[in-house]
Amino acid sequence: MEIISTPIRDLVIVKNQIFADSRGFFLESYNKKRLAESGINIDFCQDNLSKSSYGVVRGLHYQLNPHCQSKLVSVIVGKVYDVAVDLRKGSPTFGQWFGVELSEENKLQFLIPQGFAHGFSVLSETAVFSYKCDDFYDPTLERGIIYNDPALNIDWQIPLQEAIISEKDLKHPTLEKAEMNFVY
Ligand SMILES: Cc1cn([C@H]2C[C@H](O)[C@@H](COP(=O)(O)OP(=O)(O)O[C@H]3O[C@H](C)C(=O)[C@H](O)[C@H]3O)O2)c(=O)[nH]c1=O
Repeated sequence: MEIISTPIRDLVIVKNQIFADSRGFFLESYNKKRLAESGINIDFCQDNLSKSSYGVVRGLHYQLNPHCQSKLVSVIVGKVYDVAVDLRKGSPTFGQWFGVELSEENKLQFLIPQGFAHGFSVLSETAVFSYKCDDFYDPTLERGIIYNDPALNIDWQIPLQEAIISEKDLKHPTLEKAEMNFVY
């Protein structure tokens, strides 16, 4: 397993060892010990799975403390552009975002620490998205930032006029107005 750093501290890409043979492939999609050997100690407690069509944008979402979530995200089918935004007060990269293409082909994973907003756009006909969280869903603490916040200027890699977005996601505030309680 290789941990690939990004321009945002603690936000990393995980490249797992792939065992390919005439049957297909095998990889360990999560290994607590291997992550710990790279200094990543996270106790995941909930797995989520979602399927989306081309042009869907889900996000930008996060949960407030005391139940904020780290996420280890993977794409099982298709291709997405996955984005994380640093919301940690005092972070030198506060308000900065980083995106990475995750796909069935590249089998990369994205490890998003607590204190980040998360979202993705679907680049393939459909995408099956699977991710681990280190705290349980708490709708009372769920918050969001509008996907097209001009202050973030995220390039979702799709024509936004065709984006498919939930009514809930269309109502999120901008970063400037969002409620957050994360400290770097
Ligand atoms: C997240 C979640 C949702 N739900 C229920 C609540 C709704 O009735 C339904 C759909 O939820 P939502 O529209 O928030 O699903 P997504 O838009 O995929 O939200 C997720 O997408 C972005 C990319 C994330 O990073 C978050 O983990 C998560 O917010 O599932 C649950 O029962 N448990 C859960 O953990």
